[in-house]
Amino acid sequence: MNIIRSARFGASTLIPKNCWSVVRSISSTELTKLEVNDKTGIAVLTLNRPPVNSLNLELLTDIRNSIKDAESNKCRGLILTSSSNSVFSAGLDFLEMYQPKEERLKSFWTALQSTWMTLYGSKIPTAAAINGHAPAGGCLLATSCEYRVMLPKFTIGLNETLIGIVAPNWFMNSYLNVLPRRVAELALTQGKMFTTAEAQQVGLVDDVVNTKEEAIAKCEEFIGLFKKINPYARALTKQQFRINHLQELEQNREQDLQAFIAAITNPSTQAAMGAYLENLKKRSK
Ligand SMILES: CCCCC/C=C\C/C=C\CC/C=C/CC(=O)SCCNC(=O)CCNC(=O)[C@H](O)C(C)(C)COP(=O)(O)OP(=O)(O)OC[C@H]1O[C@@H](n2cnc3c(N)ncnc32)[C@H](O)[C@@H]1OP(=O)(O)O
Repeated sequence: MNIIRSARFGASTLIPKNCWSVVRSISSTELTKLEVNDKTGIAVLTLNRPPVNSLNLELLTDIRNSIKDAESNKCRGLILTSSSNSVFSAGLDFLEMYQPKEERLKSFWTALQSTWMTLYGSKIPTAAAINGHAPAGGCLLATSCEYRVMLPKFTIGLNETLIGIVAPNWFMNSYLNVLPRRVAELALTQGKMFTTAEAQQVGLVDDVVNTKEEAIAKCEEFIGLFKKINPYARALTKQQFRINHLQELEQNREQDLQAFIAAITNPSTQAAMGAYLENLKKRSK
């Protein structure tokens, strides 16, 4: 058995799963866990930032590092999922954007840009096992993957307009890569959160299953479709589909950062976000 070593983790840990496969931890932090199934070569990246996997600077950085680890370890595919039973990811951490410090705000947005480019442009097949709610940035992660399977009774969508903010172009492009233009425009302008059933109906998710295990199995099945396909040809084909969106952000990173800072620090945005956060806190009491 080949032992994969990770720059971030040192010697790999072996975790027997069943008699046919061995799950090996490639890298692990407090916020993420990256494990590869030795038999299939497919890696599972579990987001683990309780209570809701809100994406702060550290979690975004760990996600990006994990994707790179999966790629450098030559994994055959990558599945994103959550350690929570009810939330895939609550999107960007409001605490990074509400009453922010400028330097931290810049690092935060720059990390989000990098993470998105790494995931959206990844050479290996990517899939999301959406085992909980996936609003805004959570939906961005899922739609950046090539395949999505979701558990019933949760919600997913880009709800930015509900919070009084505007989804940047690249959020919209990830949506448009999955949804018909008319559906995407209507959903974005309304800040619509789709139920699992609605998401499947419009094509925002590809499949619906009842358990996380089934969701991972569906993702493995999807990634298995490429078993006999030359990985180089596959990666270049994927890249051709996505290159315009990736270049658009790459070439306008600084402008995008400045637009974000201007939008977020605008007093009316701060007031709207403050009210939204207050409401969230009240609801959770
Ligand atoms: C034309 C030019 C355009 C230029 C554009 C340029 C820039 C654009 C500017 C800005 C774009 C910024 C983009 C932002 C995208 C985002 O991702 S914003 C985040 C949106 N997320 C949400 O709206 C989700 C809010 N959360 C929920 O709805 C629920 O929490 C949940 C996910 C459905 C889970 O519900 P559940 O009941 O299980 O949990 P609670 O609600 O009780 O929450 C527990 C706990 O967690 C806190 N919390 C929830 N979400 C967040 C969050 N996103 N960030 C931080 N904290 C969060 C919640 O407040 C509770 O805290 P507690 O009360 O202290 O326990």
